[in-house]
Amino acid sequence: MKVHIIGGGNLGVSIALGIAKFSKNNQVTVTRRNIASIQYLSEYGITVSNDNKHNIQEADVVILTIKPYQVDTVLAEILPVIQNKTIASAVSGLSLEVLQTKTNFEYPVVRIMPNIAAQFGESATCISFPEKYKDNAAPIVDLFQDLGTAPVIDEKLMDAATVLGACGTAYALRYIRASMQAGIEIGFDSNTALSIAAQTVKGAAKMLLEERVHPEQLIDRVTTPQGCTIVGLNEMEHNGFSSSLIKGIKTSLKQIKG
Ligand SMILES: NC(=O)C1=CN([C@@H]2O[C@H](COP(=O)(O)OP(=O)(O)OC[C@H]3O[C@@H](n4cnc5c(N)ncnc54)[C@H](OP(=O)(O)O)[C@@H]3O)[C@@H](O)[C@H]2O)C=CC1
Ligand SMILES: O=C(O)[C@@H]1CCC=N1
Repeated sequence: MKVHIIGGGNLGVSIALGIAKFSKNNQVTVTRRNIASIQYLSEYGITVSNDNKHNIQEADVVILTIKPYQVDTVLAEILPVIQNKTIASAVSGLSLEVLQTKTNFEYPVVRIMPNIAAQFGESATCISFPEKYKDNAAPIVDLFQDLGTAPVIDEKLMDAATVLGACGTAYALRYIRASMQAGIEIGFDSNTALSIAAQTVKGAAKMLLEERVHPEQLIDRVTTPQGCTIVGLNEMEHNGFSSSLIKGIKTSLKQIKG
C-alpha cells in the first residue's frame, strides 16, 4: 500500500514512522512546506517532499494531518490530480459530511483519529466512514491496526474519540509528570522518578487491557486496609483528582465542537 501523508508535523511524522517501523509492505511519502526538520525521515525509507502532489498519483490513500484551516488550500491543490483516491482525514473537528461537501462527494472519505504513539505502534486510532466506502476503509483499518488498535466507531463519537484517544496522550503524560515531581520531592532523581512513574503507568494499562476488568477491581488489589495507598488516593480525590480530569475532558470536547 502506498500512503501519502500531507502535513508532516507532529501527527503526520508519527504516523509515517509508525508505518515505516510496524507495517510491512507499505511505502510512505510525507509532505509539508518547510521540510528541513523532517529530512531525517528518509533514513527510514520515507519519501519527503515540499510538493503535496509529489508522486501522489501512485498513492492508494491520501492522509490529511493538517490543521482545520489548512484543509481548503490543500484540497484545492490535490483534488484535480487524485481522482477516486481515498482521503483519510485526521483533522480534528472535520466531519465526514463537511469533508464530502468539500470534495464534491466524488472521493471515498474516511475519518481517522490516531495519536502520536502511532510512532511506537501503540496508537488508539478510532475510525469511521460512510457505509458505502467500507471497502475503501478496510485497508486503512488494517494499516492502523499495525500501529496499535483501530476500533471502527460511530462518527458522532469522533470528537469524543479525539479527546479521549488523542488529547488523552497529553493528559496521561501530565499524570506521569506530576508523579515525577512528587517522586523527586520524596527522594528520587528525575530520571529514576521518570522510569518508575512511566513503567508503573504502563503496567497498570497492561493489566487493564489484558484482564478487561473495571479499574476499581485492580485498585482494590492495591489498597491494603489502613494502608498508605488508600489515604493517598482519598487525599487526591478530596482535592478533585477525578473531577478535574472529567472537567478537563469535557472542556476539550467543547473546544472541538466550537
Ligand atoms: N498532534 C496530535 O497529537 C494530534 C493531532 N491531530 C490533528 O492532526 C492535525 C495536525 O496536528 P499536528 O500534527 O499537531 O499539527 P502540526 O502543526 O504539528 O502539523 C501540521 C503540519 O501541516 C503542515 N502544513 C501546513 N500547511 C500545509 C500545506 N499547505 N501543505 C502541506 N503541509 C502543510 C505544517 O508544516 P509547514 O508549515 O512546513 O507546511 C505542519 O508540519 C490537526 O488537525 C490536529 O487536530 C489529531 C490527533 C492527534
Ligand atoms: O490539540 C489538538 O487540537 C490536537 C487534536 C488532538 C490532539 N491534538
